[in-house]
Amino acid sequence: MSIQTDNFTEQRVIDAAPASPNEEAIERALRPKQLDEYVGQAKIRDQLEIFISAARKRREALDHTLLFGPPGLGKTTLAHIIAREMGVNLRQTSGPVLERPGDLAALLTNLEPNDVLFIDEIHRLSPVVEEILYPALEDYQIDIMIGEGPAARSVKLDLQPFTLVGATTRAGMLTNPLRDRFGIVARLEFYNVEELTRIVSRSAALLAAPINEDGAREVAKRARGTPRIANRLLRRVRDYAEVKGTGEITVDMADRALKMLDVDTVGFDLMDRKLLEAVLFKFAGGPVGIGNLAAAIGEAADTIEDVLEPYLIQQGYLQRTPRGRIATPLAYQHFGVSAPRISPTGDLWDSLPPA
Ligand SMILES: Nc1ncnc2c1ncn2[C@@H]1O[C@H](COP(=O)(O)OP(=O)(O)OP(=O)(O)O)[C@@H](O)[C@H]1O
Ligand SMILES: [Mg+2]
Repeated sequence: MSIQTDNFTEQRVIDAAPASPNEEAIERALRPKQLDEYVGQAKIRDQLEIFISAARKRREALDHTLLFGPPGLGKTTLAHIIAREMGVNLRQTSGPVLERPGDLAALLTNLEPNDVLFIDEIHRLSPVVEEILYPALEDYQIDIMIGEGPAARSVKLDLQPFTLVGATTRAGMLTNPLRDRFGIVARLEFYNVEELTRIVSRSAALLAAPINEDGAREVAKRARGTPRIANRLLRRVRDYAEVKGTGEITVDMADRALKMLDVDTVGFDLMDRKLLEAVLFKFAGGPVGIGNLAAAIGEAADTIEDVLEPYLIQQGYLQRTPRGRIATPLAYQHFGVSAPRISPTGDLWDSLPPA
């Protein structure tokens, strides 16, 4: 996603999607490789630890696992960790890449016992491909058609036992039969400041960038609860500290660098502010439907729902109601205006003082 400013287009510095192949390479280098290096998501980690060690003891494949949550929270990272902890290979593909049933059949028949097949963006699998997947998941078998026309016949092939790890930003878009076939379903949550501080410190060490605890915390506070953004902000702040200072990343350096990047004190960038301002001032606090909001800020409805809104909702700036999005008193406060006494849905609000 990019934003149009006066005379140039730039990548949102807090976009949760990877910016470029170059950034993906850096991400790989910073990616934790074992479960005990994976920061946060304590519940998921505890569960996986037990399920993985049980499966290993029985020399069986781990149950099929669905990972869902907003971009940049560590789904791909976790899929790789699962394969590594199971001591098996990981084969990676994604929903939109698997166009024909044969594409999936080729992958499935090449798996070794207990391997992990990782399908990213699994909500975008085509229905014909999904059909092949069901018997594969349930009985480790596939039915494929050989030949064409009247001579065509269906052949059953046995597969090795394997684990499907599916990742999606949209669990709601999965079909029920597919969702029901996952034995383990893990919903990734936004990270708190403590956890992100640990991630920033760890990444800084790997990048050999000098940083103190307070500097790491400042970057963490402004990373929208997202490790990918934390790592990106860290790299930008490091550049700033090298050019404008001694290289040491302090609170002051972090603050100045992030101001320059238009990332505010709670981690919102231009796009977040544009969205909240539209709800507050163009639509009088809401409720406003997703289509109108998308048109008002010139952003795709999908991007608003997958990337922008989840954090604003989790932090309590925005609410989804059956009639549309509404801004909360916290949103009014963030922009220094007082909230109305009565909410758009008719509840009485304890007004917060303007910030
Ligand atoms: N729990 C974690 N601990 C430390 N670093 C993490 C953690 N989770 C993610 N990261 C870092 O954040 C980066 C992004 O994570 P990842 O690519 O796994 O996200 P994702 O959920 O797959 O995103 P997308 O939805 O865009 O595919 C990784 O390179 C990794 O360095
Ligand atoms: Mg991913």
